[in-house]
Amino acid sequence: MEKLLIEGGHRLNGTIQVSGAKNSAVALIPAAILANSTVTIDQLPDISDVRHLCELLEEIGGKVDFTDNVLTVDPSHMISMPLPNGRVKKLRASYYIMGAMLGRFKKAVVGLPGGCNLGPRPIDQHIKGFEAMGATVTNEQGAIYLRADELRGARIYLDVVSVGATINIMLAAVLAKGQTVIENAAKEPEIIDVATLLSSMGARIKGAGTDVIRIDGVKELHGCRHSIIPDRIEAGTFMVMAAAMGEHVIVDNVIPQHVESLTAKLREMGVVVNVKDEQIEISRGKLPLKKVDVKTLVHPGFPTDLQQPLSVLLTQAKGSSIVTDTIYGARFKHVDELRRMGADIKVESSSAIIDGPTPLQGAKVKASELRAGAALVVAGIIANGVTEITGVEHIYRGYSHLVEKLQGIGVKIWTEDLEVDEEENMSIDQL
Ligand SMILES: CC(=O)N[C@H]1[C@@H](OP(=O)(O)OP(=O)(O)OC[C@H]2O[C@@H](n3ccc(=O)[nH]c3=O)[C@H](O)[C@@H]2O)O[C@H](CO)[C@@H](O)[C@@H]1O
Ligand SMILES: C=C(OP(=O)(O)O)C(=O)O
Repeated sequence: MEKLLIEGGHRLNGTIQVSGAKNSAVALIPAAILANSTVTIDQLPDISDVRHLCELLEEIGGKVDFTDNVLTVDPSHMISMPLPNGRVKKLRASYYIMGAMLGRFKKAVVGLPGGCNLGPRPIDQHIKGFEAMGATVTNEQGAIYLRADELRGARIYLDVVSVGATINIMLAAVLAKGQTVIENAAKEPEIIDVATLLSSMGARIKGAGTDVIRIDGVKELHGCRHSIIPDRIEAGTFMVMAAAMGEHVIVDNVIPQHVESLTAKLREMGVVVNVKDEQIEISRGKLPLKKVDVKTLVHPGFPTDLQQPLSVLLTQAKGSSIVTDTIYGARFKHVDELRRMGADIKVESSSAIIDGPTPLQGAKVKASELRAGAALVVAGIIANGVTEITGVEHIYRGYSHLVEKLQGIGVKIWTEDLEVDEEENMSIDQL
């Protein structure tokens, strides 16, 4: 196990490359279960969530190769093997194996997923969708058992707008008999990406990216080649770093429309943001940063996954900023660690009140989940002195080659092995 060390306070310059989107990748890979021949996905990020899903597909008999960011999956010999424990708990998106297996085999046993601990993360809307299509779903000792004699299209209104439920229902519906309509569907770009892959496999899907998606079931899906969209959350994290310390940073391989809500907030703060076709250029500017209020919302609103990194930048803005998370009201695990570094932040209900500007000091801190970890990296880049971050396995779930990428724009970042007592602390935390 290793830790990250960052010597902060250095200005950043250069170009940083964005990888393929984690939240697309983790749905595209299970979608391959539905094909009858090889699916190839280009530009997948080299992150632990992707590697765990590849291993899960191998467990059920898939022939999988992941080399140089290209994944090939031959699903022809897969079987509906139960996956009650183990790797399914290492990531959130293992829940997509439920929809894909149910679609192909009409049965599945999959353990309840893991992923970031952001407070309660129910999957009742996924289950409601599967049941509406004729599946029987039971929860037995932490594993979900799904079975259907036949999956039939249904009209499903989501009570909460859910990315996971929208995609999972699409996965189950593409091979179902008849038409499925998902109302109040989520509209995130990753949903369009998954619909694009499924359509290339022969599925009939209309309306992905709007709040009503119509899926006409087909008898069979075939293999195809697909190129994933860039990761808007990774891009946004780099934009925040550049806004904090950038002289002239180019974030490359971005779909600018996907990060519009962040671009708008950075401009409001006084950051210079220049949007090109596939790149975003950022400089900190000479004037002090201005405070802004932020409320996370479903897409195209401000994404919850960027709330924590942006909060760190707000510690450097003049005045009192309020960040409210309407998606995950308890997503503030980064705050205690930021306080150790000198930040002035109070949490009240589902809001963080951030007073600035405050100088940040390097400290020993721990990442408790993925974006809390990303926030600490942003803090380390700003802080005076050296910041040591443990819990890096959370960060590696979503950021590929982070150290090399950040070194490329001038961040003084490196890894060291954990010392024995740090290893012991980490293992106690995992009990
Ligand atoms: C792998 C993946 O893509 N993860 C993303 C996905 O998570 P995930 O798909 O888990 O998040 P959802 O969009 O489903 O959750 C949105 C809200 O709906 C609630 N809810 C969700 C499902 C359900 O059945 N019942 C229910 O009440 C959740 O608790 C949450 O408050 O979208 C989140 C919201 O943009 C992001 O933070 C995650 O990065
Ligand atoms: C919450 C996140 O991931 P997951 O849903 O995979 O836990 C995230 O990507 O910020």
